[in-house]
Amino acid sequence: MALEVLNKDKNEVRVYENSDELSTDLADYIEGLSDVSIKERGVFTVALSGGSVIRLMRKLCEVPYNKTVDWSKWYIFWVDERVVAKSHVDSNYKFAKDHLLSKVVSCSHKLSVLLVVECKNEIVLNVEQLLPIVPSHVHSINDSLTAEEAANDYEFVIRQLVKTRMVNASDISDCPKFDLILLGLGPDGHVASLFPNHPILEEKNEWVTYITNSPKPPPERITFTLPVINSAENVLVVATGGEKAEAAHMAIDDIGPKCPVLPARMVQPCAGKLVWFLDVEAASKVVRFS
Ligand SMILES: O=C1O[C@H](COP(=O)(O)O)[C@@H](O)[C@H](O)[C@H]1O
Repeated sequence: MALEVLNKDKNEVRVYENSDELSTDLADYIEGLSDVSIKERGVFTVALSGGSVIRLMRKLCEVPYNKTVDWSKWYIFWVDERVVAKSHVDSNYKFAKDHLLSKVVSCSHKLSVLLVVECKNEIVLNVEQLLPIVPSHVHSINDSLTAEEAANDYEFVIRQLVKTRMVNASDISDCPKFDLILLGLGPDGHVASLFPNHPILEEKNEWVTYITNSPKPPPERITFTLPVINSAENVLVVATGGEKAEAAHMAIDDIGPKCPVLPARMVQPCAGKLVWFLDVEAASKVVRFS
C-alpha cells in the first residue's frame, strides 16, 4: 500500500516505502485497468517503455496476478524503441521479452500442465483465463529498417489497428487512445525517447517519430509523440531511486516561471488519468502539502 497519496491538480502521486511495495501496487493497479478494459471492449492495449519500469512490473507474473490477468486479451506496443536488432542488448523489445513477456508464457504453461493433472481427477477448472500472450498481439518495430522508416512503419501498423478499432481512437484528438501507456523517467526528465530541448517535443502531426541524436545511447530511436501519450486513457510514470528525485520534483511541482521545459512535465493527458508511482527516494524532493 502507498505510504502517501498526493493529489497534484488532476493527477495522483503515489509514494511507496520501497520498490517491492511499489511493484505490488503497480501490478494491482495494472490488473484493475486490464480488467475494466477487457470487460468494456474485450481487449487491453498497452504501450510499454524500456528499462526499470519493466522490472517493476515483474509481480504481474507472480501469484495472484498470473492467475487473474487475462494476457490473451493484451495488445502490446512500445512507447519507444532503440533502432537496433531485436536480439541486441539495447532493444526495449528484448528487455521486455526477457524480463516480462517470456515469464508470462512460462507461468501459464506451468499452470496448464497442472490443470491437465487436475482434469484426470475430474476437477473441472476454467482454463480460459490462463491463456498466455498471443504472439500476433505483440507489436514491436521492424528492426530491418532505418529509424525514419521504422517510425513510419510503426505508425502505419497502429493506424491499421485504429481503423479496425482494435486500438481505440481519441474523441478529442486525431490520435490513438491506448488503454495504458507506461513510462519510465530519466534523471534528465526524459520520458519515452523524448529528451529535454529536442525539437520533437513540438511534433504535433506524427504519431510516431524518430531521432538519430539521442543524448542517451544508442543514438537512433523511434518514439511516440506527446500528442499520442497525452491521448491515452491512462498514463503511469514509474520511477525509483534518488537519481530521479530532481526530475520528479521538476515534473510534478509548481515551480514557477523558471521551470525548464521538461518532457516529463509535458505529460498531461487531455482526458485520461495520470498516476505517478514513486518510491520514497524518487519522491524525496516532491513538495508535500495537506
Ligand atoms: O532510454 C530509455 O530510458 C527511459 C528511462 O529508463 P530507466 O531504466 O531509467 O527507467 C525508458 O523509459 C525508455 O523507454 C528508454 O528507451
